[in-house]
Amino acid sequence: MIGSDVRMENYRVLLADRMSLRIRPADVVLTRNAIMWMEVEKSWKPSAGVSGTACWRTVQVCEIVAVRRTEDEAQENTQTQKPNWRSKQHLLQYPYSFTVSYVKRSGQHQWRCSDVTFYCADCELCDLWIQVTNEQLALLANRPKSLLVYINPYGGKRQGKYIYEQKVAPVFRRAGISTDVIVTERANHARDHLKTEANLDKYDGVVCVGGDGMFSEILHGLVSRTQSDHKVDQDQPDAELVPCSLRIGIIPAGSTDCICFATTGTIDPVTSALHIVVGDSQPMDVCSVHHNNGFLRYCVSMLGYGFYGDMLTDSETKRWLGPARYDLSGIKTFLNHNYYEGTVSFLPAEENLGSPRDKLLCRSGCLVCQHKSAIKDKHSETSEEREKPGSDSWRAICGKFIAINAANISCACPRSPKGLSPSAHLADGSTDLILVRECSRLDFFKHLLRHTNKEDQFDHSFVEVHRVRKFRFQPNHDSMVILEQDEPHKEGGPPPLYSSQPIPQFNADSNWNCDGEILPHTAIQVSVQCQLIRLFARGIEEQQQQQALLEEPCTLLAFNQNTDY
Ligand SMILES: CCCCCCCCCCCCC/C=C/[C@@H](O)[C@H](CO)NC(=O)CCCCCCCCCCCCCCC
Ligand SMILES: Nc1ncnc2c1ncn2[C@@H]1O[C@H](COP(=O)(O)OP(=O)(O)OP(=O)(O)O)[C@@H](O)[C@H]1O
Ligand SMILES: [Ca+2]
Repeated sequence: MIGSDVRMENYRVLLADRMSLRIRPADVVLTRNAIMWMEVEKSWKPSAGVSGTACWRTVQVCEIVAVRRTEDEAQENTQTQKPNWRSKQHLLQYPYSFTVSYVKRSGQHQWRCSDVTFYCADCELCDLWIQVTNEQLALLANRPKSLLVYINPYGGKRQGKYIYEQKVAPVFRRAGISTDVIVTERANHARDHLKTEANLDKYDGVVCVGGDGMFSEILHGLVSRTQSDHKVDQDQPDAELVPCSLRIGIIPAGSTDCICFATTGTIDPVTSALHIVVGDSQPMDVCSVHHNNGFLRYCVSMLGYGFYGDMLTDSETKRWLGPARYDLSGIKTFLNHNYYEGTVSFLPAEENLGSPRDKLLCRSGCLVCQHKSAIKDKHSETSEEREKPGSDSWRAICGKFIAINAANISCACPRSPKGLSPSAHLADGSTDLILVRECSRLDFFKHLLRHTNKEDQFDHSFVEVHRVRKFRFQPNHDSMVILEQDEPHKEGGPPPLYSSQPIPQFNADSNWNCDGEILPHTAIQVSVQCQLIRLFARGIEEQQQQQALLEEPCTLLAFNQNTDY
């Protein structure tokens, strides 16, 4: 029975009805890929009274969280829920039980951990089911067993610790995942620990509890550590970076949580925990940002100059306001209506990557990203030549801009459900460069409004968008005046990347907002590093994909009220 093609079937196992604790016989089948059992869906019609439809429920083995003995739980339930006499009799007759915890989709991309309990009369049979199901789970090699978790207690609404302890840790415990948890004590604690101290051999992944800023710390720690372990010099803009072997999980507890939203379709800690448990893997592009051939930062979501740079600079003085700081600073920045002069030059992406204006959304199993993954290693000398700045392939645009945004992913988030560039891809090796030229306040308002609705945000004469592999920005410095700068940056020393000093205020330059952090330079070179990292995620599931997996039951037989089951 337990051969290579595992199939346990035709056992009449009792199924507990969680609400009424009525117990009824049910067929349960375990195959190599799925566990299936028959359930009864009840309905009531005035003409026919209560009727029921028996149907098969199916859970893929890869979406089972855990399986365990449940006698104790069942006894507790019996005491608290006062079962009817028939249930009591059944429990005496079928005292052995096991519970399967599994992923249940509850709409809007949210996942929940649901339980189903099976009862039987035979202790050995019960143990056999647990053993075989566990053997099936053990074959799933991509599931993490040990995780390093960093919690930012001050991100978003300061709920990080509570969210982890109450909602996430119980799911990890149930799945038998061991964790080492570090609550950060200062900004960059997680980054520095990952970069130099952490013994990463012990872990199958790193989890951050916080917002995009906290994710950025983990990203910098892991990518820098990987490069230094492989002796790759990050300061070289053309260096071939080594992809990180550990996956990153994001438990959303920040203000924007755009990376979590754009990779799972929701910002829900339990959903994220379950994506980690089942061992999902989503490759992601990372932009490397340099200034004068010196490394500045990595970016995964948005690089924004002008509107989003000014908004962020202003919001940093209002951190105490929590997520609302962005709205207040957004309105203030909108009213200021500044524009900035400069030259943007860029290397367009290959045509087969589509265009930011097509309607091909990046969804779970995206073919564009998969194709990129397949051809990633075939980088030829001719393409290297083509990529050098100054070659014919590069284009330059000079002008006055209200905003220059590079959306590496859609940047969808609750504030903007489709994001800044709805068709951007997570792992195609390109970023969508959106140039918003000088325009009236009303026109800019119309453009911003389109971040929040279904209209084409690029369908304005003052907006243009390009899918690019690299770009550079050079501000027009002629009219630059520095209003305030505490300490000039010392030549030869490291740039003040994570400075706690006040950000210099220019009246002719904006700042770059890089995943929610302010860059210390305005002239930058950006290069997309294709699929440099992997997240515990699978991309946003299509509505149809979700529907198919919402355990759509298939009807087998119908019964009426009097049927004894
Ligand atoms: C007319 C309504 C316009 C609403 C426009 C909403 C646009 C929302 C676009 C969100 C794009 C998120 C991109 C991701 C950026 C993250 O890497 C970064 C780090 O977390 N977050 C931010 O920079 C934080 C970004 C937060 C942006 C909030 C901007 C709010 C703007 C409000 C402007 C109102 C004008 C109304 C005038 C009467
Ligand atoms: N213990 C700590 N004390 C102070 N700052 C911290 C600590 N741990 C992390 N940080 C910093 O807090 C900043 C913000 O954190 P986080 O991203 O979690 O929340 P957020 O800014 O509210 O959300 P979002 O980035 O989604 O807008 C990060 O840049 C991170 O470096
Ligand atoms: Ca991309």
